[in-house]
Amino acid sequence: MAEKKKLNQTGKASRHKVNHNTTNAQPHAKKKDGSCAYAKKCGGCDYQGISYEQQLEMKQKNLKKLLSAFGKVEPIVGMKDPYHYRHKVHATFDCTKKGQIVSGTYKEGTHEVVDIVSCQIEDEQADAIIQDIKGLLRSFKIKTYDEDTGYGLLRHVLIRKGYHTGQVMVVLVLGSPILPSKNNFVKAIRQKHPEISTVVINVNNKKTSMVLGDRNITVYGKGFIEDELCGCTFRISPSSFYQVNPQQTEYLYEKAIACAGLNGKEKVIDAYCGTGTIGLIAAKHAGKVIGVELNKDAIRDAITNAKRNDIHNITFFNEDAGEFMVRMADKGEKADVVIMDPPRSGSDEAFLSSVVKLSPKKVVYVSCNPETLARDLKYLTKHKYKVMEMTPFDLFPMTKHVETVAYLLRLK
Ligand SMILES: C[S@@+](CC[C@H](N)C(=O)[O-])C[C@H]1O[C@@H](n2cnc3c(N)ncnc32)[C@H](O)[C@@H]1O
Repeated sequence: MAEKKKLNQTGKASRHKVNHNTTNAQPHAKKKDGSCAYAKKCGGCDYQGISYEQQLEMKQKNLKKLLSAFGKVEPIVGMKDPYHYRHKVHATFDCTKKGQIVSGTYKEGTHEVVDIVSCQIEDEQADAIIQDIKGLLRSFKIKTYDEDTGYGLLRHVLIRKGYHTGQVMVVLVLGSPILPSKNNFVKAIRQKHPEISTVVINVNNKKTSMVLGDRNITVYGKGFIEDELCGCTFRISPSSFYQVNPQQTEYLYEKAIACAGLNGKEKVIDAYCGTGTIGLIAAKHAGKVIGVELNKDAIRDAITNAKRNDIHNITFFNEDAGEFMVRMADKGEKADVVIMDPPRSGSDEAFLSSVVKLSPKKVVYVSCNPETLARDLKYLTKHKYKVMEMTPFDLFPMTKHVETVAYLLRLK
C-alpha cells in the first residue's frame, strides 16, 4: 500500500516544527481552476496539476518499464471519481508562535506543519471532524504537544471511516493518557458529528516519528469500526492495516481471488494477511486457508473477523511471514496457492525460497510497489514460475503510487 506522504507505510511521520508563516486565512482544497490550494506547500500528491488521464498514462508507462520483462501489463484500472478517496485521514497538530493552532501535514522536506482545512484526496467528513476538533481545543484548554519540550497534549488526530458502513473512528493521539473533561469533549464533538461511532485515546509519550503509540484507551463506543468488502465484514482497530481506498480495493481483491482460480479444495496461504481480508474472502472458495501476519492487533482483528463472518476453514498465525514459510518448507508441507501482499519493501529471500520449496501451483502477488515486485518476480521466474497476468489498479490518484496483482504459475 502506498500512503499519502504525511503518514507513510510504517505509520511514520517526520519530526515537525510549526510553519510560522501560517496566517489565519485558511484556503479550501480547490482553487477556482480546480487545482489544489496546498499543492506547493504540502507535497503529498506527486501528480498534482496533472490531468487524471495523464496520471494513469504515466503510471502505465512506468509499470511497463519495470515489469514488461515478465509479460504484458494489462491496462490500469482507474477511478471514475479520483477525489476524496482516502478513508484513513491523519492530521498533525501544532501551535504557531502567534498561538494559532494548526493541523495538517508536513511541508515536503521540512518539519513544518501546513495548516490544511480540506484536502482533495481525503474523505470530506473526516476533514470536517478534524477542523471541528481544532475548533474545540481552546474552550477545553487542550494544548497541542511540543516534541522538543514534551509540553502539551494533542499530537495527532487519526480518522478511519468504513466505506460501506459509514462508521467513523476518531483516534486522539496524546502525549499522556489523561484528556481533561474527556466525556464533555466527546459529547461536544459527537454533537457536531453524530456519525462518530467510536473515540479512542492513543497514548504516544515517546520522542518518536511514529504517529501511534502502543496503548489505546476507548473513551466512546467499541474501540474499533467495521467495514464490508467483497461480501465479508471486517473489524478495523486503530493500528491495523486496512487499504485506504476501499472502493478500488474491492476490484483489487476480486482480481486476486479470480487469479487464484479456487475450486473449493485448495490449501491456500494468505501471507502478510493484515486483518485477514484476502484470506477470509478466499476461504469461501477454498478447502483451507492459513493467514500469517506480524502485527498482533491485526491478527486479533483477523481472528474476530473469521468468527464475525462465520468462516471456520481459516487459521491465523502471528509471526514473521518469512520465518513461518521457512518452517513450513522444512517440515515438507505443501500448499496449492500462495497469496502474498507484502509491505512496500516487498518480500525477502527466506520467504521466496520457501515458496519455491512449498511449490504451490499458483502464486498471486498483490504489490503496492512495482520496483520490489519486479525484484521478487525476478527471483520467482528464475525458480520454476512464469508470470501469467499483471493487472494494475489505481488506489492512489494524485500520487505516483499504484497496486498491481501479478499471477504466477508453476512450470513443472
Ligand atoms: C500491504 S499490507 C496487506 C494486508 C492485507 N493483505 C490487506 O490487504 O489488508 C502488508 C501487511 O504485512 C504485514 N507485515 C509486514 N512485515 C511482515 C512480516 N515480515 N511478516 C508478516 N507480516 C508482515 C503488515 O503488518 C501489513 O499488515
